[in-house]
Amino acid sequence: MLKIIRRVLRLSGDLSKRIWGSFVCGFLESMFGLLPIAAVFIVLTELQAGHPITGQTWGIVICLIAGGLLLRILFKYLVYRLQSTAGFEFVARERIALGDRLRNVPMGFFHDNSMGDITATVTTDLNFLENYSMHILDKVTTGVLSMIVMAACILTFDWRIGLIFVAGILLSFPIYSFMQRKGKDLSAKRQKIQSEAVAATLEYVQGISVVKSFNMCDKNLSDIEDAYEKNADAAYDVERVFTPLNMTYSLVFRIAACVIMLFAGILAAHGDLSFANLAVILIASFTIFNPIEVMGQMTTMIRTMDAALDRVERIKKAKKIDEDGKNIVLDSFDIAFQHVSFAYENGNPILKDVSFSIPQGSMTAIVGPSGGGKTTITRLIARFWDVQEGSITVGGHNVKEFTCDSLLENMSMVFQNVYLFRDTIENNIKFGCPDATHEQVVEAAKKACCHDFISALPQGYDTVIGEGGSTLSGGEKQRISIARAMLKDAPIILLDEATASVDPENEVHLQQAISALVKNKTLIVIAHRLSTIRDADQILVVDNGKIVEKGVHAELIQQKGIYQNFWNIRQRARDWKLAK
Ligand SMILES: Nc1ncnc2c1ncn2[C@@H]1O[C@H](COP(=O)(O)OP(=O)(O)OP(=O)(O)O)[C@@H](O)[C@H]1O
Repeated sequence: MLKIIRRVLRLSGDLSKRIWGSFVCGFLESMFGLLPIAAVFIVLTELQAGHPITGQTWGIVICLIAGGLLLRILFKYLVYRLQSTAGFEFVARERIALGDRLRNVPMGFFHDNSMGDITATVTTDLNFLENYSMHILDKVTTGVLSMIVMAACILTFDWRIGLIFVAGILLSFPIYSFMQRKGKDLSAKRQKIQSEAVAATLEYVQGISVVKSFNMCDKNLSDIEDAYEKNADAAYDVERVFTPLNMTYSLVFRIAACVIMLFAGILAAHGDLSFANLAVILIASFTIFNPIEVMGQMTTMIRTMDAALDRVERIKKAKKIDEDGKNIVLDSFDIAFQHVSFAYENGNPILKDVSFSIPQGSMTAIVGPSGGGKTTITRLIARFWDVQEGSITVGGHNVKEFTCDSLLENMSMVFQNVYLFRDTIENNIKFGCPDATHEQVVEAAKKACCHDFISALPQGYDTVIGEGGSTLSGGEKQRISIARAMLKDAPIILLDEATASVDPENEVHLQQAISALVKNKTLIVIAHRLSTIRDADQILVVDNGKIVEKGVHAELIQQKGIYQNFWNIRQRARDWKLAK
């Protein structure tokens, strides 16, 4: 428990002062709650001594009661203020740190960790920490401090009553530690099930069009219902286990309070305890265990918080791909693969001892059968993954020497799966180049053959497109992503099936635009279109993770290999006509 407090204080850095402040205020607030009891004690002591209650005594009593109330309100306010500002800022920082880390982890991280886990961490876990972490810590620290201070006070006030108080607390310890252990297991289990429910929801929403097209709504709905039912069962399990435990924990204090009252009564009956002391003990016995009791009720929340912090830290500790990277400014833009071998998963090599070089300002086409490794080559140039063997250099520097930002600054990419953000078309085009003017955006859109369809939209460039570009056609998305690449105007361009979703009429324009875009650039293009391949300075034929043919079109067409075959098939396909 104290470990968790230390952990939050460590993670919160300079905010820890505010958190400490909230602990102190929380403790004082609970202590000021005892001032009315002191007021009662003073009155009773005076009465017992046969003194009249003077105006001065009333003054003290009123000051204690009213002052206690005001101080409680003031310190409660300070607790809320310090807690909420520290809590919100702490979680805001954690969110930024997670975002930053996720941006720079190797793409394999998303393969090894489920999207449900990652999403649940940045949503459910961080929301939990935002809303409850400071409140939980406050209750725990107040509980611990009250326990110590109360024990000292009561022992000083009357050591016999103090011993019963301490005995009550000692008896509660085994139950508390059992609750902690149970809470640890159940919270971890519950969070795992919550992640699965988030993953099921994500999958359902993302795959909704496939689900509908195969008329599998009922089946998929039942999957998601199962996930939610499991989630509800896990929540119920926590309640089922904790309700009796919490009741037993509270019962110990109720019994201890009764023993205190009984014992105080016996002492008073034997004349060993004054009437004033008896009255104070009777009143106090109702409240002295409260902070410790509340601390116990926080057990599941403490454990949930601990598990949430575990998951946040796991992402934060994920190794950045460019941990040792430097900001390198390139003055040449040639690319070379030297004996590169790569596997997404151990034991399943995708590229095997691949070597080639791409001179600056040249065009290289990569062709080959599906699944051969073409896209993988472009991903490795952009260092989305690191190679296991060999090296890839850009401008003479190993890609592992760069920070991701400084490497990617030199590249524009248009991939098969275009992702557009839920934002205006203008901002999507400006994505890689936020300082571009509207005129520059329009110019890039014109070159990428998307100006006409954008202008035809009622909101034009200010049209907000759906998440992932869902409100646009495949071809429109592709053209916007080409406009994005054009605006960035980077010296290295990676095109993967860039014209795949464009109709033949637009393809001609787009090819012209791409020719303008790639002028004097180092271009790597994965294309199935003959026109693109034919003019390439170099064609690499990739099959089963190896470069099996290499050369210009005229050379490769002479060889009786994959390329010639590929060319012949494409030529025949080009000549196909619809039968009348
Ligand atoms: N993220 C990934 N994790 C694991 N395996 C992957 C991943 N991405 C691709 N692969 C596998 O790597 C192999 C090569 O894929 P790649 O996309 O590079 O082929 P490609 O030649 O571009 O294919 P296509 O022409 O069909 O796009 C395939 O067997 C594919 O299943």
